[in-house]
Amino acid sequence: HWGYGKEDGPSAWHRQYPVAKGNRQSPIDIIPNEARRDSTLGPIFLKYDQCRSLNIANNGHSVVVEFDDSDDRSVVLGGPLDNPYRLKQFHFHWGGKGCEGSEHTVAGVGYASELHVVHWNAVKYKTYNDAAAAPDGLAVLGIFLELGDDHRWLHMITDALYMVKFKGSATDFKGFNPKCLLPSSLHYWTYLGSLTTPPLHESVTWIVLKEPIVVSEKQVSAAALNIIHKTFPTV
Ligand SMILES: CC(=O)NCCCCOc1ccc(NC(=O)Nc2ccc(S(N)(=O)=O)cc2)cc1
Ligand SMILES: [Zn+2]
Repeated sequence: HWGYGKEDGPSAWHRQYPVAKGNRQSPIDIIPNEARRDSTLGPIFLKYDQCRSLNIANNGHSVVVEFDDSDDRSVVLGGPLDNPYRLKQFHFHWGGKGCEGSEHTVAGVGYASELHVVHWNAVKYKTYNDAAAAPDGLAVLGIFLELGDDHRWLHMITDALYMVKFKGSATDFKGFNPKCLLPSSLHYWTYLGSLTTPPLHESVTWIVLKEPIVVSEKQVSAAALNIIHKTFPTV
């Protein structure tokens, strides 16, 4: 199986997932000075008020919060998107103790962590799996986490980590609205890319927010990270 070790890490993924050598692979280094301003792009809108979170799970690579995506109750629209994309799940890419966990970088600079909010094009595709394999199938919102003061809502996630210590475990996680994890500005960079981990499908319209959210070292603390590390020896 794939991981982040020497033998099973990103440089080896191409053996089982040849698309790793594709021409729209993510993550990338975003260079603001080279980013083109596209005047045809409007703002993005996040309609999460009716969202229904279901559970929080440990899939062996990250901790994922899944949503009820059986209707268009929660969607992202606008920006580069031609139609609404349905909220499916969100997850984090944590760092190790003190090392940068973000996947995207900005002018070569990494962040402590990165939150991905995954949405799929339910207008054009019948299932998430079909959308995840289509060039316009997914829209993932990327939000950087930088270290500073406590984030007033992140504790709801990190407190739940103890319930999903082991790979394959899941627990109920109702009533969580990802709106509380957004920064104040929705200004963004956007590009056509891919899933950042296997199966690496080139199906993602990336929308990376310029403004990071602030979380404390304690919150992404040794405890949380140990949980992640202890159960994900490959991270
Ligand atoms: C049409 C077709 O082929 N159908 C039969 C496919 C069956 C299985 O389909 C699938 C479809 C998708 C997956 N996994 C993911 O979506 N993972 C994922 C990885 C990285 C991110 S990130 N970090 O946000 O970029 C987000 C999601 C697994 C099986
Ligand atoms: Zn991700």
